[in-house]
Amino acid sequence: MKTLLKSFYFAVQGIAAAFQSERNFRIHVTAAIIVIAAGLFFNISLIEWIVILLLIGGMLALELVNTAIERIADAVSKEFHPLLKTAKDAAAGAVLVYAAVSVVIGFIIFAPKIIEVFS
Ligand SMILES: Nc1ncnc2c1ncn2[C@@H]1O[C@H](COP(=O)(O)OP(=O)(O)OP(=O)(O)O)[C@@H](O)[C@H]1O
Repeated sequence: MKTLLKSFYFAVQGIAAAFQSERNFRIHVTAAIIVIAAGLFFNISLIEWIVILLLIGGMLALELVNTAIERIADAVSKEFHPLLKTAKDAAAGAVLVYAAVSVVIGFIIFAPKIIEVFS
């Protein structure tokens, strides 16, 4: 039980450290808060909430993994290495793919509701 609590504590420490050091992580948290506020404002359906929460959780989790890969790469070497470049670029690419898909899905969910409000 003590080990489980410790693991949880270290995981929370990891999230807090990423929040403090990673500008992109803070941007994603801010975007998540805005999307949740929009969801409440437009009274989105249960299935839409599930999709939105999966996207938000996935995005934040992926950003944390990206941070982990960046830190490991920096620990391996600060010198230029083509494999470190590939690793960092691939991790950044994963975040970009997920962010782009999230924006498209967000548009599909919210665009009709925004149009309805302004028409
Ligand atoms: N040691 C290295 N060897 C080769 N290329 C590197 C190395 N470190 C960084 N790069 C290249 O520079 C890019 C930016 O690296 P950096 O570590 O600044 O990541 P970042 O995404 O800007 O990090 P952060 O989100 O913390 O600002 C990487 O995507 C990679 O292409």
